[in-house]
Amino acid sequence: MGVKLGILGLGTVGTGTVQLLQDMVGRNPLLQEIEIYRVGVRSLDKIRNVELPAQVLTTDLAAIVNDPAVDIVVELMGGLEPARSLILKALNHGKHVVTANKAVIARFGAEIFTTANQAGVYVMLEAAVGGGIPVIQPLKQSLSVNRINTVTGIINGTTNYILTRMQTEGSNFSDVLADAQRLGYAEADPTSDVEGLDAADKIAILASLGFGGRINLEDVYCEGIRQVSKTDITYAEKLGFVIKLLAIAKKYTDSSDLSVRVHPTLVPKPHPLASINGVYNAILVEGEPIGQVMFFGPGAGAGATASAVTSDILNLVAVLKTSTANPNPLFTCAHQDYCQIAPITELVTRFYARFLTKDQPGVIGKLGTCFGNYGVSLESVVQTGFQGGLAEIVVVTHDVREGDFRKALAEIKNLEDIDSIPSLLRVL
Ligand SMILES: NC(=O)c1ccc[n+]([C@@H]2O[C@H](COP(=O)([O-])OP(=O)(O)OC[C@H]3O[C@@H](n4cnc5c(N)ncnc54)[C@H](OP(=O)(O)O)[C@@H]3O)[C@@H](O)[C@H]2O)c1
Ligand SMILES: N[C@@H](CCO)C(=O)O
Ligand code: NA
Repeated sequence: MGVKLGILGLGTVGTGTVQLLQDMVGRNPLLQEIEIYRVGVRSLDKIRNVELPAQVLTTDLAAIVNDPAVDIVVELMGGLEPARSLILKALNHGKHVVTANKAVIARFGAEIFTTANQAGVYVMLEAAVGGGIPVIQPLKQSLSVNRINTVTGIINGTTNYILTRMQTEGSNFSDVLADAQRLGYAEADPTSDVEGLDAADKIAILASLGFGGRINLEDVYCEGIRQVSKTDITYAEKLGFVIKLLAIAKKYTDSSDLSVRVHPTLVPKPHPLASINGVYNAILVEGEPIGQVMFFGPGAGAGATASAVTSDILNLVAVLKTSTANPNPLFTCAHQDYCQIAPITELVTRFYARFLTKDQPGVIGKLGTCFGNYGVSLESVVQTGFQGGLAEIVVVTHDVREGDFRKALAEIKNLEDIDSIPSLLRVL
């Protein structure tokens, strides 16, 4: 008897997954055990890029997760509801679940994994982070004997694609976003990509796996890329950096607290993450004793994501074929305690800031004095441009506590000579 799949969603990822499953030659022979039994969609009238028997497609998704014949539910619909309820129903009916839905896992992971553990089934989510890049299973298995110190990632394909084209072609933000949507990289609502929320969901998942505890999504500091301008990209370039949306989870050396954050960051050009361009993602994991290991590959798109989804399905087929009495602890997620996440004001980092000031003598000195009052030391100060009669001054600081830097900025904002501070970015 074959293993019966109930797939929820036949959009970019669902279509890619069905295409992969319908084209088995040269792939793992275990795939031949799989039957696409039901596929749930919103509309039966839409033209699809795959052919499926008429009785397979349905708009009754609840019937799929309740159907005793379905062995594995593959949730590829996205969004919070009804995805969350359908996943929970599937688990409660004793079905394994594969999902690409980082939004649901980052918010309802505790509820979902507890339900799965109680039901004695697995929830697999390789596609949820880094698209096609194997990173979930390596963190759960191959690297799990390490003490992880830091996970630093470019984990949103859409924003990396946008920033890369803004940098290399000087393209306009909204044109490039439209291309990312057309290519199937962006979320149904691309705000979650652009505002950094998708990356925040993903780093919460990676931090949970890397540091062995639950993560409260509200504790993850998050800034998106809307504030990144062509001007900043040009200044960063001159100073030897590229701007990337980084997601970082790092253990403080002197406490058990974590820093978990997403923000545009100036990355030094020689750093391995600086050369990750377009829709590619990379996740740099640092641990003891392994040192540094980096995972690189396509972070979004139909085929790449289908590869991750189908590898999860294949793992479950193997489980179903070898039925064990006790669950495999390397497949489950049983964290009970929450990780303690430090507030962003405690972060120690370098900053890039761009000021528009009156073009008067002594402005740079006044800036330096304010920074000095709060122990902020400057690595470089550049004054090259003018904008609308205002002088443009760019500073890069040495490492500073974010709280102290913000106090200095509050004082600087009150200086008569300062018109505005259009950009404030962290430097890796
Ligand atoms: N796109 C990527 O590159 C990528 C990569 C990694 C992970 N993901 C994740 O994969 C999931 C799917 O993404 P996608 O890009 O494939 O989305 P998509 O193209 O928007 O497809 C969503 C599919 O789900 C169906 N659907 C949505 N809500 C439904 C509802 N309430 N009832 C019935 N059917 C419903 C839609 O049906 P209709 O076709 O009838 O409208 C559609 O087939 C998301 O969680 C996303 O975050 C995407
Ligand atoms: N919208 C997501 C899809 C992959 O998770 C991205 O651009 O990375
Ligand atoms: Na992945």
